[in-house]
Amino acid sequence: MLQSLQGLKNRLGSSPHGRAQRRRLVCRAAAQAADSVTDELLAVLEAYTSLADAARVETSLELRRTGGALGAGLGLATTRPHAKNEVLMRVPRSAAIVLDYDRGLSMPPARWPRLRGGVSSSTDPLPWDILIALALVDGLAGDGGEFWSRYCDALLPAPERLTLPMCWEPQRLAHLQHRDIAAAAEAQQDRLMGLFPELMEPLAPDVPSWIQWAFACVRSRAFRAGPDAFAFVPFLDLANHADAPQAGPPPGPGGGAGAGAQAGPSVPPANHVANADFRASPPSSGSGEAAAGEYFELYALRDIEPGEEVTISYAGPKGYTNQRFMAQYGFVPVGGNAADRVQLELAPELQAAPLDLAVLQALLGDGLFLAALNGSDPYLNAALRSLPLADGGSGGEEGRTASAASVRTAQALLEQVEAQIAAGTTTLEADEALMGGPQGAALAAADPRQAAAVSYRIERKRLLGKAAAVLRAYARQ
Ligand SMILES: C[S@@+](CC[C@H](N)C(=O)[O-])C[C@H]1O[C@@H](n2cnc3c(N)ncnc32)[C@H](O)[C@@H]1O
Repeated sequence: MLQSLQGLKNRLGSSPHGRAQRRRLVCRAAAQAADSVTDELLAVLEAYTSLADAARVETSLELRRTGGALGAGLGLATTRPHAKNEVLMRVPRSAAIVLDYDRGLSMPPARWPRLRGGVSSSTDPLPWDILIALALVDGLAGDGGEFWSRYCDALLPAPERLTLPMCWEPQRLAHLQHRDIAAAAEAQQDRLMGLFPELMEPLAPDVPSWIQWAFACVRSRAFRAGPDAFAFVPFLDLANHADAPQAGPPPGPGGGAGAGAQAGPSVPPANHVANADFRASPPSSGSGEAAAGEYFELYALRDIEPGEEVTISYAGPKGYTNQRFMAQYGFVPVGGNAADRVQLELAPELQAAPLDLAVLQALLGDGLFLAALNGSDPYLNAALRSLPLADGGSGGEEGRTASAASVRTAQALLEQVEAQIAAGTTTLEADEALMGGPQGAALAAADPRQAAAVSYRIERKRLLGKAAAVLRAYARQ
């Protein structure tokens, strides 16, 4: 069914785009030299323009490199003002790889041997994300037509820059300093090895295999395109993430253990809030020749100024934990994530004796408590939502005392949090020094995987630290 990796490598080696890909792999040091980075960026920008033309994409958005210590790589930006609800980009469905369980498979005409083989020959049906990953391997190998060959080569990330842990070897996974996320990544690798041993050969030491590359691209760039449909839509996959706009003011913590279920995420600054979303358009909403078809559209959620980055929310209003962000997208929101959680084992006796919210309010003081409620301290917000809490109902008046049982709960949870902190092999301060200032930006540019791992553990340590401080104060009651 699937061609051997050697066959695939041969094909990659024989195509000009494959050669470009391989050159990126083997000449990493050279590629980091300023002029070759500029050349590479220019080639990427040229590919964006010419491929968008070839695919009859309607857009005035430009592709640009995003900045900052945790630069998101490439991203889309406006070149003129846009009004709320205006379509920012319209990609014909015919250019995308769409797996619709009602309407069938649709992709540009080409052989797509691995995708077709995956659809037809498996005894157990393969899930959509694996099938689309096979399509990307086809695309890269030149078996999905010229457009997808160039798109995979020029506009998808190179394997050695992928920051999803499922693409990392054990030594790199150890840098996350979190056993659970490393174990989940290894489980993912085992699954791929079980399905496609011939595609799992690493491309070089410390570089993932083609199927890891393809699957990571699907996980981080494909999306649900209907009730039972999934799509890899070129160009739309270039939109970066920002928090979902909130419909109203966020509710505060409270409501006992698992209060996260009702949690409203924190209020991020306006520039960290998504200004766009995507949708599958009804037929005939395009203009001109393109009107005959169906589209995937990116549209504005608010008025957007020229030069603003166009972002969508990957996580929706409820948000994702940092573990999920990292596993699925290879980054974590920097500066706190109210939807993150400390992993705690809540034995029945701990659930039966939750922490008293009013006591916590008195311990924290009104200022900090408000910061947790309104999300201006997302770490504190997330820490509180991770704890079993009960609203005693009498407010945070001075002198309220905690029950002995709830103090025992705090002590037991504190032990768990301290054990997680102790499992870290570097200090928060040392990690922050690595990522601070221009040094952090340089690390992100030179070694995005290391920067992503350090950011993950910084955010986790900050949250654990906040949870420990709260529990310590409570346990002293
Ligand atoms: C859908 S792609 C977006 C385009 C991508 N930035 C690129 O260079 O091709 C998703 C990937 O972009 C990066 N990304 C998106 N939003 C980000 C953010 N807010 N912070 C850091 N990285 C982000 C992550 O690497 C993620 O896996």
